[in-house]
Amino acid sequence: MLQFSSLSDIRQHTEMLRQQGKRIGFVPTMGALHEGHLTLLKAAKSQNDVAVCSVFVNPVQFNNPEDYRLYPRLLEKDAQLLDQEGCDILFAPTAEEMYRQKAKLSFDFGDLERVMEGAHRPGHFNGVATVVSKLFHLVKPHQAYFGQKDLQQFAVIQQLVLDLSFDLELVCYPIIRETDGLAMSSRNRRLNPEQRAIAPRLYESLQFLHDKLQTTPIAEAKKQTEAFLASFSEIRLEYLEVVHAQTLQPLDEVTEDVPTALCLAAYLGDVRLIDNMLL
Ligand SMILES: Nc1ncnc2c1ncn2[C@@H]1O[C@H](COP(=O)(O)OP(=O)(O)OP(=O)(O)O)[C@@H](O)[C@H]1O
Ligand SMILES: CC(C)(CO)[C@@H](O)C(=O)[O-]
Ligand code: BAL
Repeated sequence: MLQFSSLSDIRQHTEMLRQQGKRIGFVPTMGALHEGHLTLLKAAKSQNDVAVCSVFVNPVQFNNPEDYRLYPRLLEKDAQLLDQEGCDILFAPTAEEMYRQKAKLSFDFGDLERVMEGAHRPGHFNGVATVVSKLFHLVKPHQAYFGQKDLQQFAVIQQLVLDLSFDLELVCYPIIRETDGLAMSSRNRRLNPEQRAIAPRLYESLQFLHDKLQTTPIAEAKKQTEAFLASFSEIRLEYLEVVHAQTLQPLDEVTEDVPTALCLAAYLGDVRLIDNMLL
């Protein structure tokens, strides 16, 4: 596996690959890799000539400095895993290298970012759009792979690709879960044993909400699910929403013809986790 940290090196190398007619599959990550990331990598590898993975904990998408400071950083182990999985190129720049020029451009995704993650993490999607745009320019992928776990992020990136005419295909893969249902996430590493034991209740609450919605209006079903979560003192719910799966706007009712997603964010101690379920 080749490893680059300099922007000019990755840019030159992917330029050469393009000239050779190679198809590039790209998986952007923030590292501390798990099976969710590796599933994306396997797909990128099997559907393209060359698989590129980036590992970069992007400072400008963190609204909470402590979350940035404590984000798991395991670059050596990540590189080993990627090599084992047949990744061709790892791009792992430093923050200084990536933001030698402080990014000044700002994005506004309208209603898409005024709900859920956008509403609770001011500046988050601006930071995501900034780094994803830079990465797309540097890596020049034909296909870029993302996870459904960050459902709103995927919608934002779809908008970004449309608005800026990036010539690539976006691919979204389903959520990979631990055997007890907890959505795999790098931040799970920060949970203490008690928090880790309670964490699967988040997915259970989505299943609970899903069941309630079969017979109960949204507001009441949400209330009952919030009460279910409130019975676990370790969990502090930030939001629980029933939304349109593409626009991410809250729905008044669940109907068969409207793609629907159940989304939540919650804290266990100071670790903030998100999860969702498509109906
Ligand atoms: N459990 C999962 N299943 C499928 N894809 C995932 C999963 N977890 C993360 N991804 C995807 O991997 C890509 C990189 O995500 P990222 O590096 O932020 O990992 P993460 O595990 O989501 O970390 P965290 O949520 O703690 O930031 C994103 O497209 C994300 O949606
Ligand atoms: C897309 C991404 C790599 C941008 O930093 C990040 O938001 C993530 O890992 O989902
Ligand atoms: N996986 C989403 C990146 C973030 O939480 O900042």
